[in-house]
Amino acid sequence: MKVLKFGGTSVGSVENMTNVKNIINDGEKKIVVLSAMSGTTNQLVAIGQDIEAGNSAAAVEKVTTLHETYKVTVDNLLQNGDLNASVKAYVANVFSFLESCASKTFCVNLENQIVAQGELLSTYMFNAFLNQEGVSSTLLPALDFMRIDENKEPDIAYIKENFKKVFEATPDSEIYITQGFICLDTEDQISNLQRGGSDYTATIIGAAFLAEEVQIWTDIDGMHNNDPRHVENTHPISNLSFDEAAELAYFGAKILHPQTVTPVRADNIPVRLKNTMEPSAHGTLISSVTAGDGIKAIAAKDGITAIKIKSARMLQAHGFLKKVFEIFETYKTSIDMITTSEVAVSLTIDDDSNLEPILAELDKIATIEVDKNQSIVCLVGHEVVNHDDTFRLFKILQDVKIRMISYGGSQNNISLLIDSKDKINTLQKLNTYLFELVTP
Ligand SMILES: Nc1ncnc2c1ncn2[C@@H]1O[C@H](COP(=O)(O)OP(=O)(O)O)[C@@H](O)[C@H]1O
Ligand SMILES: N[C@@H](CC(=O)OP(=O)(O)O)C(=O)O
Repeated sequence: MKVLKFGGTSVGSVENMTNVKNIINDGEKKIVVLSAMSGTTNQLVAIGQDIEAGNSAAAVEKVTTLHETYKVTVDNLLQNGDLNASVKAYVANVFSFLESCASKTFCVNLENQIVAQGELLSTYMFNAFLNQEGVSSTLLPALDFMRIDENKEPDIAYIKENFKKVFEATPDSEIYITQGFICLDTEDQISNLQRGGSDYTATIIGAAFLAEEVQIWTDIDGMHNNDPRHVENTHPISNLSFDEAAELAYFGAKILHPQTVTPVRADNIPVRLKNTMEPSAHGTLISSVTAGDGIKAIAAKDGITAIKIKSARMLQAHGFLKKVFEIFETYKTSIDMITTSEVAVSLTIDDDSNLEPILAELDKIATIEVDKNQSIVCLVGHEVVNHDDTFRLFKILQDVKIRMISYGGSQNNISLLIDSKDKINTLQKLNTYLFELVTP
């Protein structure tokens, strides 16, 4: 059995929901994971922000506007009178809950309940649509089986056991619809797998019952060799290894949640990226097979903070780096890139929520310089470090100021740290030097 995940755009309009219905209605039993309709999660996050800022009038206004768009969608989607009425009643219930949130005190639990409504809405509506179209489907509530542990990692044993229970309770269905992104935490409160987390839901479920394949259906024909939002002349990559896909996802290729391949790689479950609007396109197959050496793709991750730690104590001394790493460990902050010289070490973090106490500790042992608004540009491909054409990368030095380079840490990844304002220019130049010019 396969797991098919459809993202926000794929369920973002009646036309696209019809495409999804046609893709899944092939007589095979399958699990279908849905995201919220595109734009909804952003609106729900904005409603939470209004509540946090104490602006309940603005929150109510956003709730009302969003409700209006849902009423129109339900009318366009469901012509069957009974289904239309029952779905409208469900939708009205969700929006009256959201309105009631506007006058509550903000807390993370409240925010999580608010953002969870997007997936609850899309799955309820889509399941009713399938029923209207005569397709046999069952809604499996993700909150009955999807749970994260105290480290916010999926609780695989719990998920396996509970997924089996809910799945086996309705053995005769052909299509099982469930919500991506949302889950419970250890206190049984609603939580989520972070933005873009529906991809992760799909591979967690795929791993839970050893699916034959996980398919991620989106609005583009697979993983491209560069960010198509910023660079012209990108092209889809037909095959990626788990390692290559994991690096690209972690370093910012938005098409995949950073953790997408983690649950499935050990069991060698392939992940196929497909285009809902063009189902016949090959897309990208992510598997244990490595196809070819050299640079395959470039991705960029924003919101990086660089910290330079300079100390004469480093000179011919040992143990300094240990002290530095312990400080980051204490504040549960992971380090992405690192470069060293005899008297200084530069490193990057993508989570600066504990930056102040980290800097206060570092300040006791060294002189510190901090640069915010940095981006990591990451070049990925099997044996990229050893490939003959990789030298072309260094032509970039004539165009952009590079703050750090990580080369050789892994055979499959070269990372550059640049100021975020140079990101688009860097991605474009790298595209030209690495993929477009035949001779350097
Ligand atoms: N390297 C890349 N390859 C393909 N798409 C990319 C890449 N980098 C960024 N994207 C963007 O990712 C988008 C798809 O991801 P996302 O918006 O999360 O889709 P969905 O809503 O279907 O989950 C594409 O429309 C594209 O603009
Ligand atoms: N709706 C969530 C989860 C998700 O995965 O969305 P999408 O598949 O549209 O990226 C979000 O917007 O983050």
